[in-house]
Amino acid sequence: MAQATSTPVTSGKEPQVANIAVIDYEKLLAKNPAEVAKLYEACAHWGFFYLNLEGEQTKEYLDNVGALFGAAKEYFAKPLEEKLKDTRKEIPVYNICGYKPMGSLGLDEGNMKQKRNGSENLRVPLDLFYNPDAQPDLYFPEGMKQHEKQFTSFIKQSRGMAIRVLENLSDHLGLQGEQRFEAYHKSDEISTSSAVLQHYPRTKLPEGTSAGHFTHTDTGSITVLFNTEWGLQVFSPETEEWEYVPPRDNCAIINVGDSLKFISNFQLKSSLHRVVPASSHWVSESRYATIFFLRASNTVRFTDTEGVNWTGGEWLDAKFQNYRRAHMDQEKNAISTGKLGFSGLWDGAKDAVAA
Ligand SMILES: O=C(O)CCC(=O)C(=O)O
Ligand SMILES: [Fe+2]
Repeated sequence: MAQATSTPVTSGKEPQVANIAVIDYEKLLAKNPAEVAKLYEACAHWGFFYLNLEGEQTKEYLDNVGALFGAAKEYFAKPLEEKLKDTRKEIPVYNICGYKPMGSLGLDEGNMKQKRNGSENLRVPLDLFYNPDAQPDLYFPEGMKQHEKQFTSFIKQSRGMAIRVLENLSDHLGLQGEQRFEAYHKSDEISTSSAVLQHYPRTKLPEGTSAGHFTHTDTGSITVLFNTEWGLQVFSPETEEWEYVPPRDNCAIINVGDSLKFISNFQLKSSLHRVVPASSHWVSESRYATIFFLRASNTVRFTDTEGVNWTGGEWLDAKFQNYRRAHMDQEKNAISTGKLGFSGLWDGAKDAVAA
């Protein structure tokens, strides 16, 4: 492994922070009309918001998220050979199951020109708990076995939270029966929903790798995200500039993904985002993210930005395959970023001046 090629960029000027809403989860549970309207506005405009989880009901959940950050720290500190035992590249469930290395071993392009992705991650699919018999290939990663209970509880509770968000959006739009958003995400239907622990080293990356995460819109419907440091940027629908979404105490960062954008006939936004090492607020050697992706059932059908019709399962495959293509080839379609001809690469030198 080569030594660090990237160092964090610091400057005296405060970086731009995205002006996204803070939505109160207890008020959503109570179906407070003003809060539900605020939720809809946030999803229709930014596709990103903070979900405030302060309160007795969610205390245990937040403690469990904290425990998973501890588990991530332990797991990713293991030698690469050890972690690779949790990788089964040869089977299709590789996309949602097990360990994914970074750099050239990890397949994905990065957030800079001709660089590979700078995060390693560990994935656990929801169907391991909801539909295990239908997919015998799924497995819980051996190296994370001692934290299986925490994972299970994170997946089940995050799913519940994401479904509550969908229910409130459906109510706001007056959707009925099978048209309601939650009907596209039934727990007994197979999907690629999964939990992911991400690790982003700031330095000492493999050669040809850029720190952070490539520019993308999320594949699924609702993402429930927690992270430990600044680095996440969203492409502002107001200014068309990259703005930071910093972590916020006791809050999840929630964003709308592609399948919900498509299912909602483009009323809801799947915002473009990436992770970059530019902010002086990313200070530790390692940044972590604990994430749950709620994705539409594999058989659900929808039409993308370019008018192509997909099933939920096909869309994930197309998207993940596209991330592996050279940036100039990714720009030939709108699959990765939702924008034809735009891969939203980070230009470290330019952004250092602007930050
Ligand atoms: O690490 C983060 O803050 C965001 C990660 C992300 O966007 C993803 O894994 O889809
Ligand atoms: Fe994402």
